[in-house]
Amino acid sequence: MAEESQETGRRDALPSYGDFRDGGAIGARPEGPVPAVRVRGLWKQFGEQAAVAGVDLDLPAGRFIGLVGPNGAGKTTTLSMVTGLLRPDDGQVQINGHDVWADPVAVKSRIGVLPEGLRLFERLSGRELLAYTGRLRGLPGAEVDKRAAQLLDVLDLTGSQHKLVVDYSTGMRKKIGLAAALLHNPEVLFLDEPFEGVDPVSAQVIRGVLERFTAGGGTVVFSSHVMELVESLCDWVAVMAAGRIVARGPLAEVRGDASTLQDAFLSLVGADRVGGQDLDWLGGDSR
Ligand SMILES: Nc1ncnc2c1ncn2[C@@H]1O[C@H](COP(=O)(O)OP(=O)(O)OP(=O)(O)O)[C@@H](O)[C@H]1O
Repeated sequence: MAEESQETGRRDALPSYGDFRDGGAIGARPEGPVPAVRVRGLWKQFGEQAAVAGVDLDLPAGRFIGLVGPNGAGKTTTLSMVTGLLRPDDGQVQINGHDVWADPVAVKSRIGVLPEGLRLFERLSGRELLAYTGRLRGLPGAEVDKRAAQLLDVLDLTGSQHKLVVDYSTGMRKKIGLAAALLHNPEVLFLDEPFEGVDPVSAQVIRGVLERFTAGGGTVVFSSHVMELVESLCDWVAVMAAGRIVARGPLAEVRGDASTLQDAFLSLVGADRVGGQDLDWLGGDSR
């Protein structure tokens, strides 16, 4: 994917991966451009289990970033803490230089979030939900109307805009959730499994909207299990396993010599063995 500097708008102007490499305490004077997301020592314990076990991560601005990992790796817990929805046991997070916990208003005005298990105001229509979200964000009514109409149109929801959200399908819920997350034109958009339950046509529509967003200098951070999708959409990836980041960087760098991101991923998370050896009773003559 082409690289474009947020500041200059010039393609090719982004610094290389080396300039973003993690390092230094969060309060240390940053070298080079401020990352869109800077995470240091992030930790979350549930009982005996460390769901997130000391994550350090810098996510470069203006990129389409995939956060991937097997089930239970800690992706949702990490995204919840990064977006201020879950308080970490330890560690710090900054969004474009603003501390998520010390400066929540500055952070929340700069981010859009489509969380897992999206909870929406079910008894509002899609249109009302956007109007409400826009006013909560402090946007003028006329601007909310304009943006809502455009988003509903692009996301193919105009015909369903007066339907109650409770009657929306899974894919329609994702799309109205995305519209609500985009309405205030955030700098960084966090999406937890945005394509889950979304048909190929709607997925293509969502994809177009996200590409438009990054082309305008926005940063997208999304989690997914679908490697083909991550490979085709993202130019930067972070791989999580057992609460830790096991690889990060531009897609080609993380893929390395593997032929696909899927192969690289399986090898990175130690899942490249053929499973099922112990299920010799399954199928065959043992019925
Ligand atoms: N509220 C909670 N209470 C107890 N354990 C939790 C809680 N939330 C998450 N966990 C545990 O933390 C670990 C990480 O969960 P998380 O949902 O962050 O993983 P994930 O990478 O998003 O997984 P998936 O891909 O399956 O959605 C899991 O073992 C999960 O059981």
